[in-house]
Amino acid sequence: MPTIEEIEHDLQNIDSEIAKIETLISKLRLDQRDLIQRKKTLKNCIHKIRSDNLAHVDWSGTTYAWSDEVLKVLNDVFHIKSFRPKQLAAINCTLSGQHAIVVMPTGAGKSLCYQLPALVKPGLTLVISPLVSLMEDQVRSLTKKNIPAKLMSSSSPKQETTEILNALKDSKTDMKLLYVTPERLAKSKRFMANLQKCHADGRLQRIAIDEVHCCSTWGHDFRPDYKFLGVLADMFKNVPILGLTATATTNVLIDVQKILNILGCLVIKSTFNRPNLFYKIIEKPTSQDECMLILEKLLKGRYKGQSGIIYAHSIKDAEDIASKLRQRKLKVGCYHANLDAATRSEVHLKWHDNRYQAIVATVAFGMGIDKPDVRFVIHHSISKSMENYYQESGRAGRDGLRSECVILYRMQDIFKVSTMVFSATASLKHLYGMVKYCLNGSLCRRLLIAEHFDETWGDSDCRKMCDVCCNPQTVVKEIDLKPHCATISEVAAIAEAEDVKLTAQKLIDAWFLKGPTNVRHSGKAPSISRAIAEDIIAYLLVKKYLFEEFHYTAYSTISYIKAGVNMSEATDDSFELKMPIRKYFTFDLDTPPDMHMDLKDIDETEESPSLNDEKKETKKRSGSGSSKEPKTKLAKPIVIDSDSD
Ligand SMILES: Nc1ncnc2c1ncn2[C@@H]1O[C@H](COP(=O)(O)OP(=O)(O)OP(=O)(O)O)[C@@H](O)[C@H]1O
Repeated sequence: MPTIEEIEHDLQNIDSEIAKIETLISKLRLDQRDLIQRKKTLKNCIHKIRSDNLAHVDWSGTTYAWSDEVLKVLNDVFHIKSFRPKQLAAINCTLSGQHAIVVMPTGAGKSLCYQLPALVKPGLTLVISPLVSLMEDQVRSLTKKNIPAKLMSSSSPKQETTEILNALKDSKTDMKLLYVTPERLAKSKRFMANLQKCHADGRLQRIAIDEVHCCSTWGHDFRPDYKFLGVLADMFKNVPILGLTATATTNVLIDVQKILNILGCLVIKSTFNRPNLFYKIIEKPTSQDECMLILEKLLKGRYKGQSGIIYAHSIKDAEDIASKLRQRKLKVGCYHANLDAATRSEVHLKWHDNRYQAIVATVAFGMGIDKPDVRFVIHHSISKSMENYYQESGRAGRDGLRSECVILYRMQDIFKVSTMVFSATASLKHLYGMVKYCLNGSLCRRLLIAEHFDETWGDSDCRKMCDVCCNPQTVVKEIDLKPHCATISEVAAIAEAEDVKLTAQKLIDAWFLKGPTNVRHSGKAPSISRAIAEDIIAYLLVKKYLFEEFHYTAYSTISYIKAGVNMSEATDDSFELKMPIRKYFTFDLDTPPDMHMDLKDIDETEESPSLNDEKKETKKRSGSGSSKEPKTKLAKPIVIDSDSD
């Protein structure tokens, strides 16, 4: 019989063996994770090489078998003289039978990329689009050009639906384009059966998927029914799929290709620079009245007689702002998701017809806005992400004339948005991208937008069309954050010990030795303005020296600020952190700027003034574009109907 000591010794040996095995297992797990990651990277590499190989082909040539017909249809049917950047490449690629995703900014002319090919080859083009109103507009405009196009949604009259379903099986039908919602595809077996028949007869020419980013949960408009579209590539072999979107982030584009089963397809992307948009940040006052005064001055002064959109954070904010602007005798409509469809259409129409100068809206006012002369988009509160901001502000200046995109920014608004979005994946990262853009006072705003879209634009691409480039600073003032980080982390530690939760405002109070005494620090109050202190807190959040912790109450969610992962470095002697001080550039609220911009120096030959052609684009990107300040001419005001409410 072994002694207890011997057994204990054995047990110790076994424990040490187990520990060794556990170390081995965790190492193997790490190796496994690395291998899985490598496998994923290599697979993506294959898709990228495929995509790059396709990208090396000169798709914008005019020597394809169909090239003459393409030009004829462009001139005779669409009455358009020349292509905009990347349109011809997209058309040639899809006519060659390749799957492709076309990424172009809003208003750049994506629709032509599938509407024109539809008329060049026999057969039907199926267009999947998320919005019925958008499809109605398109079908109306195609019908005006005598192009046989139909649309089918869940609210289409029964007889019309039957006629369309029959046309799918009819080899003699003249229908060239059929617009459907993704819901219709996902839910109607009869539709899918007839579409299969159309395909089996060799008459399904192409599938175009508009707003294709809706497939991806990473996109800003995810629609569950778009997931169903993954079956199309397999079900309709040899039918080219053409996805179209204005969302260019790499994650979304890869995700979309995966979902549609077209990984490695050609991605045709035109530049996202909108040269006619002027970007500006205005410091948002803390008082609501002062804020309304800014809006009033802008609408009665700078944007007098011009049409625009004011985006608000919530339905309540939109209603409030609209009502206060009306009290100030301004003609504005209010638009949000709680209004019934008829009211929404009416508001949209009144704005479209210039009976309202501006529409005060939540982000529900989104896709399908096709007003060309939107001269200003004001964000009363920041957007959820740069992506959202680009889309929302991009509704300005679709006609290519100078238009302004203004954000009223203050720190407090960060938490209005963060408490609303924090539960979604990567939402805070996206929000902080937006905050970074607002805090910036030294870099061209276009540089930050370009960074977001993985593009590189030079100074010449801005041409003084942002507040920073209009007021170039030779020396950018910086503030040393080392002492401030020490104080802020002391306050955070005291609060932790006292079990007190700090909102950003409370944290600033304690830092300035105001508010409750039990969370104040032992040093002096900082000798900086409260506005700079707010910028510092926002900056530290973006840089992960602070983080937000969210707590639910019965009525709302509250964001509390705590020391973040990077704050521990702040006590190191070698620690250095400097923040460029934001300069608030003056902005004339009362006087109209020259809202029309002559783009001659970018584009001398283009029929439409809004975008230049592919050759011009290459010239501009290679650095030979002009960097002169844009020439301007006087704006033509809209006439706001004084009788409408
Ligand atoms: N090559 C061109 N020359 C002149 N006008 C064009 C050209 N291509 C398209 N257009 C016009 O540009 C306008 C915008 O086109 P379209 O609606 O297709 O844009 P989009 O990229 O789909 O925008 P959104 O993302 O907002 O839907 C339309 O009026 C269209 O007729």
